[in-house]
Amino acid sequence: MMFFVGQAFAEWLSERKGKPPSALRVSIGRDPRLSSPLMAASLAAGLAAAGVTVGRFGACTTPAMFMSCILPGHLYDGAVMITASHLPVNRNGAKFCTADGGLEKKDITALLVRAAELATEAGQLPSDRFNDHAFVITAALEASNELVRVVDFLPEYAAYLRELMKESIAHPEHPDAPLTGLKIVVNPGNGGGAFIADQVLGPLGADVSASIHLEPDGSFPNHTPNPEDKAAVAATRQAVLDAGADLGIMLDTDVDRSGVVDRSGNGINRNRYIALMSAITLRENPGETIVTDSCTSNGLAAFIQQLGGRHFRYKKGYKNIINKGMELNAAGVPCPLMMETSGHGAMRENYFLDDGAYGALKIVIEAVRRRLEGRGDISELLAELREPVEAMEIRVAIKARDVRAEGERVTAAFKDWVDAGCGGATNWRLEDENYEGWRVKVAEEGGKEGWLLLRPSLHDPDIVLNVESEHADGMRAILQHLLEFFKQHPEFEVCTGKVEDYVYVPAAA
Ligand SMILES: O=P(O)(O)OC[C@H]1O[C@H](O)[C@H](O)[C@@H](O)[C@@H]1O
Repeated sequence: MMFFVGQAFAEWLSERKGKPPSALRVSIGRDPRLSSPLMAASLAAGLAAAGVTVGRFGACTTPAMFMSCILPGHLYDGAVMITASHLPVNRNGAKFCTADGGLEKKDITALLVRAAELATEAGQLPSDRFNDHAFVITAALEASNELVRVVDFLPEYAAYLRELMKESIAHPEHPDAPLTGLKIVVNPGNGGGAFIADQVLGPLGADVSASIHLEPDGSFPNHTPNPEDKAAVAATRQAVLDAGADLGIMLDTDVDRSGVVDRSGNGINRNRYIALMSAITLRENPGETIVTDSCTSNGLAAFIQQLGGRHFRYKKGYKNIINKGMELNAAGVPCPLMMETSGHGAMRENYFLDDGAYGALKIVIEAVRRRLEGRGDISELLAELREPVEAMEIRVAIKARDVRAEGERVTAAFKDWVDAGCGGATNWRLEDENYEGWRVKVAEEGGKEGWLLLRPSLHDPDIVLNVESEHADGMRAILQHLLEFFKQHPEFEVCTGKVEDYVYVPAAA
């Protein structure tokens, strides 16, 4: 199928850029998953068969692929990253972008529909992988060497990041090695991010010798490369503490998500990471708006306000928040940072690019800055952040045939239940602004506040429930009461277990 996706992308790009395929250049990179090289080869063959010149980058990252459309000397018309990001090894996919950013959902849908048509025209079932491989081999043999070139792009991208760091830090004593004296643990989780240690931080003077899981290994033998993953945080924390490092950096497979660990081993991901990035960004852009996803904490909203900023709690999905941030900026509401609890973050100053590496490097810059000013650890910036005592996410499979419709039905019924008085819970009140699903504020003892959000998953056949409480055992009370709603709706097959059956995820990472 990737072969035809390549052909369909050639057509799409040709129309978008107003150039014939023979005048187009597309770069392809991949993550270390076992299926990635074959998918990349298949895509390259499809593009080349359409007459497009292809730059094969080998192991790369998603932000780097975007930069291949931006950096002078490259300026590819389009770029594709073969990756399933933080998802398990048996899943894979492709992320497409141009210099304008990632493709929109409607464009990707059109591309897939066209690829299926092309496959059918060629006498293949779109799902027939074996035939696809035969096509790839045939097409690869037929493709002119002129069209598919191997390009070693990562060193150039790393050089670009090093220059950015040097410029931003402008170290008074050693401008070319501004990270001298800093010990940083990088944990790319055997994904594609090791170059941050070897090619960016190390050459700038940092001691990165205690870094872990650097070798790309698509079976992810240590833990899922995902800064939200508890095992990833635990491994990074251990490495930071063992080495007495100043900072730990966690990256996902394709480096568009990140998180950090402070000097004392505290994991800074999810709300804390957004808070840390907000503190830095709002100092540089006072009073501006930070866009986040829908399941950020009450404490984060209060923290952003305390910093003099404005918080726009929008939807899940990094593309959703980036588009909202761009829209706000265009409408005259300055918005420098769009960030998800997943660790995806985009900044206006960085092409609105969903870029985990850039976020982590901003934290490194902040650490150097604080050191130069004789201040303490970066975590001091979070001193005023109010944290939930308990937090969890439950994902319940929707068993209906039409998953989308059922998801909408459940959330609509939930809204009706809330409007009808939440089954008598006088301390439950619908959040003023809701952009997806329904979020309810729960007044807790002592002026504290919990909340819950019920929404259909963006991509999975699940209903997602997030709950936070500022009280010990408050979450259990919220869940017990929510069960009343599901008991009233036995027709929903989404929630079959007891509260006790669900996994408990404590708030502290
Ligand atoms: O709706 P969910 O199932 O929670 O998935 C939402 C997530 O989907 C993908 O992983 C996107 O990359 C994330 O930006 C988004 O947060």
